[in-house]
Amino acid sequence: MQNGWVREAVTSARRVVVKIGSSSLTTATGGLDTARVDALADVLAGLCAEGREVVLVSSGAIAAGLAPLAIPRRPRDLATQQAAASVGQGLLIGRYTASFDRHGLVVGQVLLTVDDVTRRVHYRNAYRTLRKLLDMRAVPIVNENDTVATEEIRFGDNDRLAALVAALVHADLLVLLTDVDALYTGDPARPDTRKVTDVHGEADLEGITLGRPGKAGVGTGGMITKVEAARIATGFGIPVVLTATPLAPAALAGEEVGTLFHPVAQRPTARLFWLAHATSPRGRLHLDPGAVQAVVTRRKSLLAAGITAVDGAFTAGDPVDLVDSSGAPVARGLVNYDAVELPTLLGRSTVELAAALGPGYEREVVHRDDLVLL
Ligand SMILES: Nc1ncnc2c1ncn2[C@@H]1O[C@H](COP(=O)(O)OP(=O)(O)O)[C@@H](O)[C@H]1O
Ligand SMILES: N[C@@H](CCC(=O)OP(=O)(O)O)C(=O)O
Repeated sequence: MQNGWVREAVTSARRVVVKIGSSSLTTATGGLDTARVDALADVLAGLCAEGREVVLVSSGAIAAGLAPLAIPRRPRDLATQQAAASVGQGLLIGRYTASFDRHGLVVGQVLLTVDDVTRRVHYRNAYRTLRKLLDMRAVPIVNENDTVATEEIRFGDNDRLAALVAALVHADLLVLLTDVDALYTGDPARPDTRKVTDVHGEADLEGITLGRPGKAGVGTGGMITKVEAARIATGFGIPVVLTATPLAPAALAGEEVGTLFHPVAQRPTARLFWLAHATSPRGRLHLDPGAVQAVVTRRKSLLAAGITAVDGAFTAGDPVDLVDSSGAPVARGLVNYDAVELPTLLGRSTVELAAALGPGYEREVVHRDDLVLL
């Protein structure tokens, strides 16, 4: 794909999802940095004034809650993080409300869980709310609903959430704002690293060391989750710009600042791409070799006859991994049964099941249209 075309897509992007990390919103001593929130609001208000629609995905709830609760550093345990997020989220939105109000803009708080962006019915609801806010010229401010998320079902960082929100609202561009101006070939604190201006695909990421979160100690994912977010968004055909807040206007004006991740030319079916990248498996189905062959080579639906064991506490409609006899995942799919229903069905043919249990049990365990190979 030509650089010029993608730069043009960046400058003309109408709907933009902007993600900002905790490290860019807090002071060195902890607590919200009002000046930085104001600076971000100024940049985003500028985009709105150009006629662009902006969805902000903002981290910072946990970091903002630390000082009021006299917690000296970012806690590791989930319960304390959730308590901090509960205190901090209100402060964060309060600050945004005041900052955007300086530009006559109204903000709307949208707290999402993993389910809201991965389950079809839920993400339609989330889309409707976001769409409505944009129609009413409000700026949606999205964060993970930290207080109800559990350790297993949680993004933790907001980078991947932002990529999924970008896909959800059919954004033209995703902007990842952090405390470094671009992706570097290694930890930017080291002297021997170089700036990476363009990433066209996996080959451009070879040899790059993706390190831990920065010195502020309030971020979570570091560059690993940002690159993963860029992979998800570009896989949906959405270009991604990674840079620091002060450079955002220049980046959106088409200047060569930050790192531009180019969208992949060949777009996979959105729904299957979603299944492979956006979902976390809620369980595992162990397949016998015949079933692996049927699913992987012959692209057939998975039937109960080919399943030898089941792990996990999923319900019908959940994503599950299909694993071979060594435990390696070969595919992911949306399962048609609850975990508790499956043990009595295993190894039995659909004809036998329909005769014994009724016609409702004739259905596949995972339909081939709901399957993606890993
Ligand atoms: N290859 C790399 N290029 C750029 N930054 C990197 C790289 N590896 C690690 N980092 C670190 O990632 C940090 C940003 O991640 P993080 O602290 O999680 O930010 P945020 O709070 O914005 O999500 C940077 O401050 C930088 O120190
Ligand atoms: N939802 C959390 C996000 C946690 C976090 O630190 O994310 P990030 O700064 O994007 O790496 C919060 O608001 O604190």
